[in-house]
Amino acid sequence: MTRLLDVQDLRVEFRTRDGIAEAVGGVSYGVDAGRTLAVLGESGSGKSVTAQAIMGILDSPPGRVTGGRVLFRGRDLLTMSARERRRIRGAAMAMIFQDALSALNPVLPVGAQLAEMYQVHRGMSGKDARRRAVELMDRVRIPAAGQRAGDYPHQFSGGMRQRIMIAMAMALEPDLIIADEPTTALDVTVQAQVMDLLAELRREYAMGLVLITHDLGVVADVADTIAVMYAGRIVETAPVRDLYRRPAHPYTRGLLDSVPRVDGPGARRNDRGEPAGRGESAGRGDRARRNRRGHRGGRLYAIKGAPPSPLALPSGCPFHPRCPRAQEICRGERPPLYEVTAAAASPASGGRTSACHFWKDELDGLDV
Ligand SMILES: Nc1ncnc2c1ncn2[C@@H]1O[C@H](COP(=O)(O)OP(=O)(O)OP(=O)(O)O)[C@@H](O)[C@H]1O
Repeated sequence: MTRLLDVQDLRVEFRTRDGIAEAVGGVSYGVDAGRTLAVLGESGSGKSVTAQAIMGILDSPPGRVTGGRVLFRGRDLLTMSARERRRIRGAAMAMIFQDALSALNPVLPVGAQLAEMYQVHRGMSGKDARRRAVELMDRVRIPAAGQRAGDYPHQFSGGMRQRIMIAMAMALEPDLIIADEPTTALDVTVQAQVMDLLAELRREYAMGLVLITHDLGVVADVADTIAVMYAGRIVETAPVRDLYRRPAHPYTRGLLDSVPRVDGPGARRNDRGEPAGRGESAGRGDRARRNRRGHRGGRLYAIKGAPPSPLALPSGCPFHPRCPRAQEICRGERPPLYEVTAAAASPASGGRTSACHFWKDELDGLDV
């Protein structure tokens, strides 16, 4: 079956005053219709740049795609004409950004912005387009949508604005939505509502969803598979439950251990052996509680050090300077993406992979 989105060995670099920054160093991931892929990683790991390259909105120059393929329904977006690509981007793919206030036009009422989508792309009359805009606002649960269509973006709360962004992205019923940190700027209760709305629309319209986030707490309930990024590369991909239960990369374990949990402040690093709560899908309330708990400040594990600069990536495995498991081979040899489980065993995710020389030890929870 042809995948909806199939990114293969994508490479992006930036020419900067200090040299060439390898922001994306060979990323492969994909998503099928009706499924959600969460792309997880710390700030600067290349999540957004990968998304921008997929959407064709890379800041270029200084950015440049230097290799790879971005297959959308089997066709490579990187080699098609600019016109064709724009057409696909307008109707079949849409993106939701973190900051709705700067993504929306500040001087146009939101109803008019939505209506414009229908007029420009569907050739609707002004009256029909305005009616559809209100229907859509209602669909994303903006209270009193008919009255609020005349309001400007700054007149809405952060959560409501993000719903309008979702409505903009949904207007043309795209096959694929890429949401880049859609809830980061919102408080936790509103975060959960917006995530639930996205998940509901994804199901209803059988869209593929790529959800970019640095927050493991928000993905457990909505994602089918997770791709973990570090220093411009994928370090692990897995179905969400498998990854929560038994990570196959020390970086993923570090991320999991730094998430506050319902049954205590995050698991300590050497807390091996299936701690309760991990891997179990938490409900909305649990998620909010978990996050609040973290803010109150139990002792949570934090991965030591900071991610490397893309201008000066470490030799071998880019994670080795921060990795508790690192050995000589990690300093000298960059690990390939090992196949942890073949695609046949896990067809929805395209298999499990890990870019760690010691993925078996990690998977088995062996002590360092
Ligand atoms: N316009 C640019 N010029 C130079 N470097 C850039 C530019 N845009 C991004 N980069 C670099 O590319 C790397 C990846 O950035 P990216 O924004 O994709 O990270 P991210 O994982 O999405 O993090 P965040 O969550 O903070 O957005 C970073 O090191 C960043 O400094």
